[in-house]
Amino acid sequence: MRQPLIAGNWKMNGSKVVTAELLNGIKVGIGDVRTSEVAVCPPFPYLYLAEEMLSGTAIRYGAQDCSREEDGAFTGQVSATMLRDFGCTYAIIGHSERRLFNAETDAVIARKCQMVAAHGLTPILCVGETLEEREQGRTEEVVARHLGAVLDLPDGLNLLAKGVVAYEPVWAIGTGVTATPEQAQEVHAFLRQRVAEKDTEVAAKLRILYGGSMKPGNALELMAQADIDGGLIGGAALKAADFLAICKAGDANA
Ligand SMILES: O=C(CO)COP(=O)(O)O
Repeated sequence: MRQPLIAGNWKMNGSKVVTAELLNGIKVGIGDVRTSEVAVCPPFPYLYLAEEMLSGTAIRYGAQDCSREEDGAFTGQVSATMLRDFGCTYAIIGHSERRLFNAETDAVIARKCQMVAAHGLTPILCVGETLEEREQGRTEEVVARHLGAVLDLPDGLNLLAKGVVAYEPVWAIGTGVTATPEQAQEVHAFLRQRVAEKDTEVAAKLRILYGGSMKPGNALELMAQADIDGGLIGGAALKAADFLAICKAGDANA
């Protein structure tokens, strides 16, 4: 069975004080979470706080992006080696906000996945269609392209064997509109099938998270779907109680 993963993507929110409070709230409440793996992804400057406060706990942490370059003259970028240095387990790669606001292409995203995996980090590869693409009936085409950018690499299967995929329909992110469990399941099953066409074992083990307005009120039914193995949580991850409630919903479906 696949262990549920509940990961908080804190995006560009918080301060030293707020981040420490949130980390503490999750750390104190985590005792009630039995089965789900729990991870948080604060902004880069606060990774040191995650390292300070979460080391020695079962809570993992990661970054929201990573440079595709090893090191050198890349002003403003943060390398996989640096993320390792701060004890990160995960790096979210190819979030739709980075595709949109930072013009990240599939090729760049694929390279970033290779880079983080080469440094022992687990990439969380985000895929998902816009509302327009869904309305045009192009959902499968778009998510197949996003997934294919990694899956079709010479080392693609190996990367997915080590990685996590997150299906995040762009129209559901931060909008309060969640994909129905059936809509999400359909895409998750499609993604798993694409991997299974290359390797059934990798497909069976691959964790595919759902992201997009997941909250305590809908987490249980989303994660009850056969191919939904957890969540990548935005807004609801900024409140410890809500985030922990989603983690417990993951337990219930483990
Ligand atoms: O983008 C997301 C997680 O990466 C989802 O954000 P929301 O949960 O705020 O919709």
